[in-house]
Amino acid sequence: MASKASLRPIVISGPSGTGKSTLLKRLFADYPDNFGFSVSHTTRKPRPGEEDGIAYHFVDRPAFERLIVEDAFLEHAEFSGNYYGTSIKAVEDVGAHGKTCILDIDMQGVVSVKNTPLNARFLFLAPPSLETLRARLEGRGTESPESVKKRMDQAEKEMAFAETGAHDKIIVNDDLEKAYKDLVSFVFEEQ
Ligand SMILES: Nc1ncnc2c1ncn2[C@@H]1O[C@H](COP(=O)(O)OP(=O)(O)OP(=O)(O)O)[C@@H](O)[C@H]1O
Repeated sequence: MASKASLRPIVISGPSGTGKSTLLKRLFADYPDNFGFSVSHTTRKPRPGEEDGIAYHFVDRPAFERLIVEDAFLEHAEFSGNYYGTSIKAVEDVGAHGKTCILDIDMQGVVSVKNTPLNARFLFLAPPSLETLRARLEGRGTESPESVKKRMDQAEKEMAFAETGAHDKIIVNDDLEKAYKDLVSFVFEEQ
């Protein structure tokens, strides 16, 4: 196994419930020095113990809105009255610290990363079938029936998007060990 991961950011996408968090958790545990997540911006107030620049970049609304106007964000959204966003610079900073930035984002995020100079590599994690995906979402025990339905509808769109060839690699997460092995090969692959 090569010891040095490429410093090009890696975008991992795929339907909710395909296993992205499961696989990434294992990757970060096995290779803690090689990979990092970007630090997001937020307008919510820090909770006790949350350090600026580590948990989040904490900014006020005018500052966040200025960054929106400057096109600084790959993606941003408002949840319960607060803005959250991932800036291009936050992704570059991970690389500047010698780690490969991993972005776990949806298809809109994939499109927006493609429109930046980040020169990312794109991985799509697919479920073996939509039936299996539904079973995993239900089995995870975190989703209401409405939420499962919403995620399944979105999953069909994500799968159709993957068929357009937008990604460098598609891994089917059927057998977890096999999918993990494929993930490790992809992330350490020479460019
Ligand atoms: N290969 C696999 N075989 C069986 N079950 C799996 C496999 N991979 C993941 N799972 C299970 O499927 C469920 C969904 O996985 P996970 O939460 O990692 O998905 P996710 O893609 O990160 O979803 P989200 O985008 O909603 O965060 C979890 O309960 C996980 O344990």
